[in-house]
Parts: sequence; C-alpha cells; structure tokens
Amino acid sequence: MPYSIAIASDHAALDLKAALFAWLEEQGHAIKDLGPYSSDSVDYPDYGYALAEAVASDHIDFGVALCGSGIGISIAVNRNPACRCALVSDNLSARLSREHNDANVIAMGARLIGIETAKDCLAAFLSTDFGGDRHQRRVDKLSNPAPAKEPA
Ligand SMILES: O=C(CO)[C@H](O)[C@H](O)[C@H](O)COP(=O)(O)O
Repeated sequence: MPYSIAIASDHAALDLKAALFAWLEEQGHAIKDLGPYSSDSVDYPDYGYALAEAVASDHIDFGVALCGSGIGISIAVNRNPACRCALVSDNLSARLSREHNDANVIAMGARLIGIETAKDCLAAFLSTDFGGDRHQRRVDKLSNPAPAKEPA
C-alpha cells in the first residue's frame, strides 16, 4: 500500500538517503525529502527534529531517519512524544518494531549497513502491521511515562 513517507539524514547518510528516496518512489510511495541537500557537514538534531515534526503532523504516515550510526538522529526523533523511532540494522528488528512497538519512524546507520540491508529493513518495516492487543497496552504506557506504582 502506498504511504506518505518523510525522509531525513545528516551529511553521513546523504547517499543512503538518495538511494532509499529513489527506491521508495519507484514503489509508488509519496516521499518528502527534508534534507540535507548537499554534502556539507550538518547537525543530525536539526534534521531529526524536522522529521519528527513532519511525522507528528497528520500528513505523514512514516519517517525514515538516517545518520552515520543512526544513533544520534534516532535520539533526536524520539524527543518528540508523537514519535516512536526504532534504530534497526536487520529485518527481524525492523518487523518487530512495527508489530510490537508500533514504530512510526525507522532509523538506520549509513556507516554501519549497506544499501541492500537498509532496503530489506525498510521493506519489512513498511509491510508489517502493528499487532495491537497486549502491545497496545505497552505502547500506551510510552505516551504516559509516569511510572506505575506496581510495574506490570
Ligand atoms: O549522530 C551520529 C552518531 O550518533 C551520527 O553517526 C553522525 O552522522 C556522526 O556523528 C557524524 O560524524 P562526522 O564525523 O561529523 O561526520
């Protein structure tokens, strides 16, 4: 099913961003590229925050966040309470991030994985539905971080 997808990176993941943008577009998804648009060195929080804002809007279904390791930009995205950003480097983690965590942003590290692995992760992410049920209860708790008196 075609989705509205926003993608952002830092300078370290510019080539991976371009490759994934073209690949997603070929599949009929509507892609918004939030930058950067040159190889100049930039700061991943700026692009992570912009991506998170786009995902928090009503118009974007999923976000793709890329930096050298994926770590910095995933931390930035997760500071927005509307985002559940999963940093993944394999197919199963990508699938479980949707099925169990209802992740709405996938993060990957361009200096750690190749383009084919990134495509494989992204394909798994986009083709997996949230499982709901007990996972919904847990995801709901992520929106309300006050600790329960009795952890369950
Ligand atoms: O945020 C990161 C690490 O958590 C990303 O990998 C960045 O892309 C990286 O820090 C950029 O490093 P550079 O030496 O400025 O290219």
